[in-house]
Amino acid sequence: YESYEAEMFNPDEGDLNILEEAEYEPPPSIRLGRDAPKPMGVMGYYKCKAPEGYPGSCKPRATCASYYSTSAHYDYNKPDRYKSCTFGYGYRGVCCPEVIYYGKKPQVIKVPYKSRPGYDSKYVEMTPEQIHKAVRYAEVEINKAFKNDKDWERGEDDDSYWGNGVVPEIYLPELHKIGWAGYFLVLVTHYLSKEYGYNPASYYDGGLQLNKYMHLLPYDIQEVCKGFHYKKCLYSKYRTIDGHCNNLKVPYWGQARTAVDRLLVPMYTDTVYAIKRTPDGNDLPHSRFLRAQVLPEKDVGEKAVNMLFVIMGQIVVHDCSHTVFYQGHEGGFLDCCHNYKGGYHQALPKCYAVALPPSDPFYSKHHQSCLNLARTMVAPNYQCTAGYASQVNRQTSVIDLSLVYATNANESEQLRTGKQGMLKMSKIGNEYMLPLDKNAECFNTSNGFCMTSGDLRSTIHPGITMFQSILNRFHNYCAKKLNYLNPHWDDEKLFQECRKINIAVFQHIVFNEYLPLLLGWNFMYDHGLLSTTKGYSYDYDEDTNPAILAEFTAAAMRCHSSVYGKIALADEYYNVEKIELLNNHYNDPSIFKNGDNFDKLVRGYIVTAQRKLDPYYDPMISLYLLKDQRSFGLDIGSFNIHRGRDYALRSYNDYREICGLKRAYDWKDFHDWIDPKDVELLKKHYRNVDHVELYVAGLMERHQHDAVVGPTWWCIIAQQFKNWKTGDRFFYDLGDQPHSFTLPQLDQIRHMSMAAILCTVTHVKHVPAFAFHTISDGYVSPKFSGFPLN
Ligand code: HEM
Repeated sequence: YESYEAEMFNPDEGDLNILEEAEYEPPPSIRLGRDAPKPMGVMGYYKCKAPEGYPGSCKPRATCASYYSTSAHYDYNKPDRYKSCTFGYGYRGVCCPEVIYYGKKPQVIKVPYKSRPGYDSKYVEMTPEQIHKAVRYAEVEINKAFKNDKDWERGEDDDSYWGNGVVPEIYLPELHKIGWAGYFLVLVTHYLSKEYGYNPASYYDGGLQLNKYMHLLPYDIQEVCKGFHYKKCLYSKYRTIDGHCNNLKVPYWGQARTAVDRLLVPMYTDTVYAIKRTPDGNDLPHSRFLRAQVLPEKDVGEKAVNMLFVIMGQIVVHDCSHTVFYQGHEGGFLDCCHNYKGGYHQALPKCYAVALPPSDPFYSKHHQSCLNLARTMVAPNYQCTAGYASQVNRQTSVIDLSLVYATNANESEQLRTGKQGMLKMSKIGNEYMLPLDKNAECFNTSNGFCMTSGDLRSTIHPGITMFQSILNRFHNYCAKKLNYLNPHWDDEKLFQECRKINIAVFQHIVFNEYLPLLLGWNFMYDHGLLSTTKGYSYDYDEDTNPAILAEFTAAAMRCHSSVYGKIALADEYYNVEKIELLNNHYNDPSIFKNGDNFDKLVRGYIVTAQRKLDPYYDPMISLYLLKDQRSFGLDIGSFNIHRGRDYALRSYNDYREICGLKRAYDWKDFHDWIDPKDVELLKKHYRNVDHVELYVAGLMERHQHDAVVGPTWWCIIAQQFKNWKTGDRFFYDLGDQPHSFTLPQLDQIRHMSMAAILCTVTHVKHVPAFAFHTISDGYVSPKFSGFPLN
């Protein structure tokens, strides 16, 4: 190898300093503590010394997004951070830090379960007679809770449906059964704990596994419990559609329609399922009041990343998490505001409506006293164990594009053409979009112009519809190419191969471009979260459950305050032609009726900066969320606070502790990461440092260097992605698996980027190499005018 390194990128000079290979020795601090790295290089690329002393190889800039796209490493105003070099036949590239598998890296959260706050899994033995009594109790109570909701059930055309669960969950019979069984076990546990002192948290250590007392359970519950256990995993090169058998030891880990996992034992008031209150049994601050006072509307821009980055985050969420909200017994919507008088006690056990105070600065003007919200449906945990309630996730929890391909065979079939491996799409003007389906979920204003996909939320706003169409297009692009190269392959083979490639490219973009911007490259490097740039990774761990974490989905990953409320349509020079208000485009994809708008939106999302992920919202999402023909909307902030209580997440202080921050005993102890003025606000609303909620304080934390989130969210989000990387047997850069890509195939996947996808499947001619980064002046075109953010 020849090795080159240039001090800084200067297009006019570009003289290169030769670095002797023998001289290179990475500083000890970046040896990851365990195995000393060997000198490296990638076939065809020259070795070089990357910034901060990392060993690297010289590559095209676009393939090194993981490092150079992060704000700390890619700053045109600080060119000394930018290491240029040449590769191939003299092309100019960047010195890209090499990531090679060095062995398993530490967990992000290092505190063992048994030392975590709230852990007490003392097991109290139950006799078959006691279990029998609890089952009898549950049989009576479940009918009261589940069937007694006729007065609250509404049809789709009823006004009250709006806001309740956002989209109809479409009560799949399977989901209905799971919800029924989940609630049944909650009732059994409640009885055992109240009458005989059973500890629901002993679920952590095995607890009372009711599948061992199957004969005592009603038939429909037995059916669900058996469903988890009698799955045989057949050898397959491809993922199953519902995600089962990803883990061969525990086949239901990561499977669709199973329970979420948790970092900490929940704080349900009754230890089983009752909505959380303060540890001393009092009400927590009023959600909407708290939201309006502590997390108000205000404009705060963010320099580093753009709105395409925000949409990407939402796409990852929609791929891995869709917790289901209760519906009525007959499958109608619940009107949880009906007969709700305000306060802790709800009109129905399935409900969690948000009361609006009469003094509300916004809703009082619209004469509203309640926002409709149902509780999240609970699922039985895997051994059908008597334990605290765990919410059900409709999606497969690993990153596998289930939002594109759906999570059950029937739905998946519906999305396919049945020919040449292709997915159905509609052609609108010159643009291929998600397939039109007038029965999909949209507001009436769309007049039946609605689209479908593997996820029910695909038209929630235009950014999601656009991104999902791009994912479908890439699948079909792949199918056409592979069909040409392998004319003997049938529909199924083409479909599965392209599904596999599409997922791999998506995972690559998530770990290579999205996550380094969210969490920071160095942090990812230290925790083994970066995907390898050479060779395979071998860090699959069959003891890691990739299930969605309650703390991730109900708090840390709810990046709603970063959503900007204006949508830009930009011309080919990235000049903003038109600005649309987000609130006019919820659940109505009519903006795509004009085919030209597709590319304009792609550029618009690139050119618009995200808002800072902080305690301030854009009113388009906080007051006008999912606005339909009314003059006001819902409030995502109040819902998020409410959801944290629905899931009974533990206090912010408890999560600080497991994330390695100092536990606060006094308000001043929060000053390490939260501004004193924000701490004062918390003090005004919460009576005790231990009452402060994860969602509220997490938003207030100053951001970690190199990241766009504060340390507590950083740690929860990173742990989730770590579980997704090491707990997914099909992770794209994993070696030694029967389905692993070959190394040349893997290198092709590594060449892909968000920009490459956009160039391949849209008509946009110029895309910044780092598509999630905000555009620096003059980068795209001299005519670039940017998008005004205050
Ligand atoms: C315009 C953009 C967005 C809209 C309209 C929107 C809307 C919603 C709504 C209505 C919910 C249900 C709230 C509840 O009742 O609990 C939700 C859940 C959620 N949102 Fe968003 N959201 C947006 C963007 C984002 C972004 C950018 C992220 C993260 C990057 C995000 C992450 C989540 C998560 C993690 C959940 C919980 C999902 C689940 O239950 O499984 N959202 N969103």
